[in-house]
Amino acid sequence: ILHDPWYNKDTAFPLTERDRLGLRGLLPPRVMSFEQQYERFINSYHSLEHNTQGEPDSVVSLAKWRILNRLHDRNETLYYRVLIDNIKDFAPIIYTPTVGLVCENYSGLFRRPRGMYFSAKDKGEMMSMIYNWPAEKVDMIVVTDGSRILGLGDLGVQGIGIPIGKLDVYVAAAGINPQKVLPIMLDVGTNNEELLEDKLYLGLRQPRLEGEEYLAVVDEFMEAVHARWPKAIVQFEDFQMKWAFETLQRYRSRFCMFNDDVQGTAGVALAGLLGAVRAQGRPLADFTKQKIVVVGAGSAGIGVLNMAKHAMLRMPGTHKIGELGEGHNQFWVLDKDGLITKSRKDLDPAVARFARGYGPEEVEDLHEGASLVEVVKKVKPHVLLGLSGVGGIFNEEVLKAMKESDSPCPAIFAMSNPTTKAECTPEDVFKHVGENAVFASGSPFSNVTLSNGRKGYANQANNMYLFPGIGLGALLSGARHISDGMLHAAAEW
Ligand SMILES: NC(=O)C1=CN([C@@H]2O[C@H](COP(=O)(O)OP(=O)(O)OC[C@H]3O[C@@H](n4cnc5c(N)ncnc54)[C@H](O)[C@@H]3O)[C@@H](O)[C@H]2O)C=CC1
Ligand SMILES: CC(=O)C(=O)O
Ligand SMILES: [Mg+2]
Repeated sequence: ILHDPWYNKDTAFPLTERDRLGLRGLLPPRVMSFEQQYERFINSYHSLEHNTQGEPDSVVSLAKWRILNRLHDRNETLYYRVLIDNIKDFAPIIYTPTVGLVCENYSGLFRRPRGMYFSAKDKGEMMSMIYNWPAEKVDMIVVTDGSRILGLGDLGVQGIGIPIGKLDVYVAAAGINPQKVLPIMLDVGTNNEELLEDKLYLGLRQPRLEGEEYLAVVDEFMEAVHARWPKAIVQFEDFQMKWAFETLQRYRSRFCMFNDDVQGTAGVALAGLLGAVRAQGRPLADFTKQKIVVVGAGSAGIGVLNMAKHAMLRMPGTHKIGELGEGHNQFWVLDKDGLITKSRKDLDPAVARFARGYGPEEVEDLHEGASLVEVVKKVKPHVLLGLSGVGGIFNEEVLKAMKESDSPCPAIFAMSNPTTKAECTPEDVFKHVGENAVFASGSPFSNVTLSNGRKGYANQANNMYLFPGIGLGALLSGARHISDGMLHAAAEW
């Protein structure tokens, strides 16, 4: 019991329990209260902060993650209490940005396993393996294949840090029972050469499975989960784009599942886009007139575009769906090759819906592959939204061009994670776009003091503000499926 973080109370076991559980003599004699344990931990945390002053940020963050992780491994009740009470301070440690650093260094940091690992070598075994998990009941699962961890690329098995961090947020923010959550890594190999050559790498040292072989592993995993816990909600997280969309289509009508990067991000971004309309003092129905430049046409960018387009079609004043028509395109989408137009070769159908036509109805004189700065200068968008995974891509020139936006409060959403991948910083935005700008980022930044002494808000636009509610809502309502309507409702309310 002393070594089981679910049940361990450390020095807080009262004498009666020490006797009943055969623990007498296994602990120092003084019985401490939970509050005293809490205080002891917080004091240690503050001493660590004091002792690491002046050290590089990465060293300090990893030290903070280690002290929290050790508590997680020792005493979950205390861990979640400190997390819930201090979520604002600890979210950047257990979640983005530090979780990114943890994933990058996971094989070296590994001490104890957490969650489950299903690998390509476990084919045919998963139905029995799922019963190795000690909890009788599981409500919430977060699964990754490690193929696109934040904006850090393919981190293979090391991506397990993400499901762990996401489920910590479920417990802290939505009150999900920590004994009923399960982080899962599907290790189908990695294409990250550095990891394949790393002797300490803890995952399969083979290239990623592709095609039917890949899907066979995910199918078997989903069947196994469903067989043991038919009502568990499965959140797909940080799958590379092609598998994010394919698995969502494949499983969404059979299982209670959603893809957080595609759907959760879209819900949070839509909430921000609607907020940006309000910030301009305009009625929400004017959302249909907003010009929105989206940089990044991956799983997250396309998810946002789909939901934003659907929201425009449903806006009050747009009396029936379809009134605005498929041709109504308020979006300019760029990927690594610049502006996407209909003349782009081999365009993914999911992206093609948003490609600019540049027929007679389009006024700005832009061409296929136009650069971001050209697009911003010509379009004068109300919103510039980044989901590119490219740090600093909203450079000074781009931000200065946003000054000419048609909005009195141009909105800049630098949503890529972790911090190093953010498209820009709030300082850059308030300096180059103006102090009337609205800023939000995927990873947390500090507020900025503006020239008039007022606060320039560094808001956070991260799916962490949405997925805990979706999971909790689906759980409490006993929903069999997670519909787009639920995500819309979460964004709009
Ligand atoms: N704030 C939030 O809640 C969320 C943030 N994200 C972040 O969004 C980023 C992208 O995620 P995914 O869409 O899943 O990745 P992805 O790999 O599917 O897509 C990335 C997209 O960015 C484009 N891109 C790459 N370089 C570019 C450049 N120089 N200029 C313009 N576009 C460029 C690619 O062509 C691709 O379309 C990641 O950094 C991730 O952390 C993702 C989900 C949620
Ligand atoms: C926040 C998140 O889900 C991501 O960056 O992938
Ligand atoms: Mg994600």
